Amino acid sequence: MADLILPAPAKLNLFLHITGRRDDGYHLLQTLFQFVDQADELTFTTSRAAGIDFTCSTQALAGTDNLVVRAANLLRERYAPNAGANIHLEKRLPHGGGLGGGSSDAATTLLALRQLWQLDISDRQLQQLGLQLGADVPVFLGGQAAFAEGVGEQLRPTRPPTAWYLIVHPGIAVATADIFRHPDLPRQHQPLKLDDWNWENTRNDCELLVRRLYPEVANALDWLVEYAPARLTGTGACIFGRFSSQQKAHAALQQMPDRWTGFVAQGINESPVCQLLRQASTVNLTNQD
Ligand SMILES: C[C@@](CO)(OP(=O)(O)O)[C@H](O)COP(=O)(O)OP(=O)(O)OC[C@H]1O[C@@H](n2ccc(N)nc2=O)[C@H](O)[C@@H]1O
Ligand SMILES: Nc1ncnc2c1ncn2[C@@H]1O[C@H](COP(=O)(O)OP(=O)(O)O)[C@@H](O)[C@H]1O
Repeated sequence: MADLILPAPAKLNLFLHITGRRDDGYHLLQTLFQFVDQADELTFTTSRAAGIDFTCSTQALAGTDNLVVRAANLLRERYAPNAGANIHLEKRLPHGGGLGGGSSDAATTLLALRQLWQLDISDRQLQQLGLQLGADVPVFLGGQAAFAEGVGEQLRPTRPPTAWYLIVHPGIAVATADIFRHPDLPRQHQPLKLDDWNWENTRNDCELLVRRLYPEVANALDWLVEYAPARLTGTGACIFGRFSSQQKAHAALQQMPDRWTGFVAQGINESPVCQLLRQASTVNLTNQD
């Protein structure tokens, strides 16, 4: 029987400004992360045999380079060399689209295995491990919508409006590394006083370049903006429109051209993962009484 079944929610970058570049080539960002109520699902079962046995509903992601396996092995190497687990990933989010699904899967894995393997590791230590896997992992570990600076690791929780979103995948993949290394990417956005952010005084600094390099993203944005304020998330290729109600978002989805895929989701300011883990630990403690 499974020990734990947990979601791994998607994120949106409600805005994304590039304010500079570090000596190692990584870019300094100011961004606002909000989660949405659509998620992958992970099932964890501890095993007596040391090591990770991993399965995934999407065959292309079933290898050992999956961020789930990398997260689990990083935790084992550092803190629990003899521990073992069977993990299944039910992949529901589009991958490689700026929704952070892989980072979220990694964060859920670190949180779940810390609890199941009863490891005495602080949140801070877990954050440091997470950052080695990807710049988006820390916000998923923290579990709260947040402004992020640095490369995404300096987090300040905040509570942006929980709008409804129509998230559209224009059916092509954008390579994050290609965007960040492109000479035409703007890199000198004046730092914003984060509390002063609103939709109008922010943007996604990758958007103009991604529009130019990937015309289908431009087509999708030009279509969506007829229904709602719309923007790229991360480096794309997904875009999102911001709606005042679920009905309006669904009405736009009905009109979406067939060649794209889309779904409606609500913004949430707390990831469900931490709360579910607390509940699971209470149940376990009660069962041990
Ligand atoms: C842009 C953001 C915004 O949330 O989201 P996504 O589009 O990936 O969701 C993230 O910062 C993505 O961070 P992360 O997920 O770690 O990026 P990766 O795919 O590992 O990075 C690929 C490459 O992009 C460059 N890169 C990435 C992040 C960053 N702040 N500066 C960079 O220069 C690096 O060259 C890196 O090797
Ligand atoms: N569990 C995973 N889910 C999705 N992608 C993964 C996963 N593990 C590794 N990857 C790789 O990471 C890349 C980025 O995935 P994802 O986090 O979904 O997108 P993004 O970083 O654009 O938000 C994918 O193209 C895929 O090759």
